Amino acid sequence: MPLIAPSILSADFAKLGEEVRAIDAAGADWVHIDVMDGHFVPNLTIGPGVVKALRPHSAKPFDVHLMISPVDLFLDAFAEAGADYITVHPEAGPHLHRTVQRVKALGKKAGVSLNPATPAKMLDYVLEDIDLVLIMSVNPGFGGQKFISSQLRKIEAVANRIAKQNLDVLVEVDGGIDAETAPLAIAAGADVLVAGSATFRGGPDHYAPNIRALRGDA
Ligand SMILES: O=C(CO)[C@H](O)[C@H](O)COP(=O)(O)O
Ligand SMILES: [Fe+2]
Repeated sequence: MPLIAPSILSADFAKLGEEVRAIDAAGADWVHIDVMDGHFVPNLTIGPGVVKALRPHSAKPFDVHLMISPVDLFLDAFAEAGADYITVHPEAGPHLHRTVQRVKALGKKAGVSLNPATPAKMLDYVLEDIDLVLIMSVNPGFGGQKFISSQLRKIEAVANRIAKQNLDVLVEVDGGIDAETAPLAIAAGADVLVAGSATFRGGPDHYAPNIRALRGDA
């Protein structure tokens, strides 16, 4: 059974605390928080202050996806704000290994995210040191985009490699996940599914059935 991590990018930003409590009550496993800087990606979202303000609203893991560069400047702030997983892109700093070490030193789970055109090879010398690989199935920056099916091969390759090396690393897939694409990502080896628009569509009464549909038990 996959874990479901709703992306609050599709929540009502005027009532984020309420939205986090609603997805928690609706059965979300994690809370996915997309942090964008208008530089690494062409959009701006939220910073560590908002993560800190949301922390009391749920005890579920906060899965913080950093789409900011240079990323190293903000690792401590997101750790202090209450992130559980901190995920970075290899292109967001000069020394990926050092960044991962810093996240671990802060006592947090470390993730590395691969953009659609970024090869799985980027994981070669960090896979043993991380807790999560986040495979982007859209180009980062916006919710509501179409799933890029070429990423299924990457999900499969990364999942197989993790199994072969017997590593304790989760495979998370992010972008364009809905009731139709979720089974494809799961079949390819995804452990965690991020879903923004497919979770929040229809309003609060629909969050629980939407999450069940993503799990395949609607
Ligand atoms: O990282 C992201 C975008 O950069 C989001 O997590 C992702 O797009 C989720 O939105 P949706 O499920 O609507 O595609
Ligand atoms: Fe994300």
